[in-house]
Amino acid sequence: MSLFELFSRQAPNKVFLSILLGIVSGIAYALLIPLVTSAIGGPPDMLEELHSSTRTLLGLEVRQFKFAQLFLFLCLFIMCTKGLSQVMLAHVSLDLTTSIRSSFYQRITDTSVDALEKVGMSRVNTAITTDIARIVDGVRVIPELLVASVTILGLLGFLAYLNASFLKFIIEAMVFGVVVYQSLMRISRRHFEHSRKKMDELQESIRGLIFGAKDLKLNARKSRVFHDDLLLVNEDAVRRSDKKAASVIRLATSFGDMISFLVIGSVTFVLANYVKATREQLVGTVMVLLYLAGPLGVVMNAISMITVSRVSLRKFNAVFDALPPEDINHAVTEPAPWNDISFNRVAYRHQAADASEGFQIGPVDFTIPKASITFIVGGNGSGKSTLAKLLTLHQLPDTGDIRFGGVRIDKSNIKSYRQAISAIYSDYFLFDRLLIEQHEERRQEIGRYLDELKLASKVSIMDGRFSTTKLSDGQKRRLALLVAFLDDKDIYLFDEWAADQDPAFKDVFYRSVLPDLKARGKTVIVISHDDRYFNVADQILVMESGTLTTCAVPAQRRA
Ligand SMILES: Nc1ncnc2c1ncn2[C@@H]1O[C@H](COP(=O)(O)OP(=O)(O)OP(=O)(O)O)[C@@H](O)[C@H]1O
Repeated sequence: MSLFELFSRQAPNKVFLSILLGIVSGIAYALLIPLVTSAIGGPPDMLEELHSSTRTLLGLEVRQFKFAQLFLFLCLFIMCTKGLSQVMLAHVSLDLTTSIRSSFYQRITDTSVDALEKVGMSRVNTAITTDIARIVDGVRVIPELLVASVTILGLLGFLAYLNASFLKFIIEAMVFGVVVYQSLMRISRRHFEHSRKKMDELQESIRGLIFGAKDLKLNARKSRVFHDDLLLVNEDAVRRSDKKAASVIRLATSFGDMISFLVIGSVTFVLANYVKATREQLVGTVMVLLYLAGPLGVVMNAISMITVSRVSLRKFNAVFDALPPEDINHAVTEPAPWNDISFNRVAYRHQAADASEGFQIGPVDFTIPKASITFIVGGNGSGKSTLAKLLTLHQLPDTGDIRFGGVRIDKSNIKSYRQAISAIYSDYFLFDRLLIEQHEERRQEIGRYLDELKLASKVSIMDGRFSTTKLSDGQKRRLALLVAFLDDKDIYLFDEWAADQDPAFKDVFYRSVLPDLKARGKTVIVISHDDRYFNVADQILVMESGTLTTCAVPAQRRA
C-alpha cells in the first residue's frame, strides 16, 4: 500500500477536508504577495477603489485602509484554515499510528508461532518502535506537500501575470533544482536503507546487552569483545549510514535554499538586461521568489521525510508479510468427545536457515489415552519440544495425521482443539495478570492454589493482577502452574516444569499434582529428565534423534 493510500483510508473525509482547507489557505497565501505589491506599486484600475482611503485606527494612521482590511482578513483566514487543517492532520496521524499498530498486533496474534519465531523479537520490535513512527511522519507531510504545491502554483500564476519570460526562466530553474534534489535524495535513501538494515542487528545486540547482562558482568574480556566488536560496531554502522544520509539531505536542502537566491540574482542582475520588464514587475518577481522559498522549503522537507518513510514502509511491509495469518478456520466450536490422542505416521521438519536439510521428527506412531500420564524423555536436541509443539497443536504435521478420538486435526478444527490444551513450555511467559473472569468462587479457588503451591506469603492477586512477578525461577513456575490450573483444560503439557523446583516441591509435583490432575480426568504430558519419577507415568515416549525409539511402560508403580 502506498503512503497516501494509508492516510486517505484512515479517514478519507477528514483528509479530504484538511487538504481542501490547506489548499484554500495556500491560495490565500499566494494572494498576499499581489496584494502587497499592488499596495506598494500603485493601483491597477480594477483595484483603484481599494486604494482610496486613509483612516485612523487605535490612534494609528492606516493608509489604503481597504487594502489593509483585506490584508488582515487574509491573514486571519490563513491562520484559521491552516490551523484547522493542521489540527485535523495531526489527529488523523495519531489515529493512523494506533491503527497501524493495532493491525500489526492483530497480525502477530493471527500468525503461527513458527512464523513469529522465524521473524524474531528484534525485527518485530524495530518495526513497532522505529518504522511505524517514520511511516506516519512521512504520511503526515503529504497534505502539507500538496498545500505547499498549490501555493507554489498560485505564485507561479502571479508570475505569469507579471512577466511570462521571467516565469519561463524560473520554471526551468525549478526543474533543474528538482532533478538535482531528487538525485541527492536517491543517494540518501540508499544510506537510510542500509542504516535500517543495521538497526535490526543493533536491536539484537541490545537484547544481548540486557538479557546477557549477568553473564557479561562475570567475564570482562567477553564483555569488552561484545561491546567493542558487536554492539559498538552495529551502533557505528547505523551512525555512519545515518550521517551519510543526513549529510546528503542537508546538502540537498541547502542547495534548494541557495538555488532560490541564485535565481533571484540571475533575474535581477542578468535576465533583467535581456527581458523587457518594468521596475514594478522586477520588484514583484523578486518578492515572489523570496516568498517562494517558504513553500519550496516545505516541499523539500516533505520529500526528505517521505524518502525516509518509504524505506521504513518497505521494511515494515516485509515484516508484516513474513507474519502471514494462519490459514486455518478461526471459529472456535466445542470439540467432539474423545478418548485418546493418536499420532499416525506423523512427521514434521524444521526448515533450516542455511542450505542444510533441517531437523525432522518422525514418522512417529503412538497413542495417549485420556486421563493418563505420559512422559516424553530423551537427550538434548532429540525433538521433545518439537513433539510438544505438535501435541499442543501449534503446528500441523507435514505428513501423517493427529487424531483426537476419531477426528483428524486439520485446518478446519485445529483452533477449536487448541482450546482444550494448557501448556507450560520451557520458555513460558508469565503475564502479570490472570486474563480471566473474577468472581467469588474463583477467588477462593485462587486462595487454595496459592496455599497448595506455597505462594500465599509471596503473592496475592488483586482484581486478577499479581501483586508481584519478582519471584524466584521456581516460584514463577509455580505461579504459571496456578494459572494453568485455573484454565481447567482437558490436556496439560509441562515441558521440564520441575527443572527449577527444590527436591521437596519436585516430589509434590510428581507424586501429588500430576496424579491429582489425572484423577480429575485430565490428560497429562510431561517432558522430563527426572528419571527418579518415571514410575509416575502410565507410558513413556523416548525420543532419539527425532524418532520414537521405545514406548515403554514403567515396570513397577510406586503407590
Ligand atoms: N524453530 C526451529 N527452527 C529450526 N530448527 C529448530 C527449531 N526449533 C528446534 N529446531 C531444531 O530441532 C532439533 C530438536 O529441538 P527440540 O527443541 O525439539 O529438542 P529437545 O529434545 O526439546 O531438546 P532439549 O532437551 O535440549 O530441550 C534441534 O536440533 C534444533 O536445532
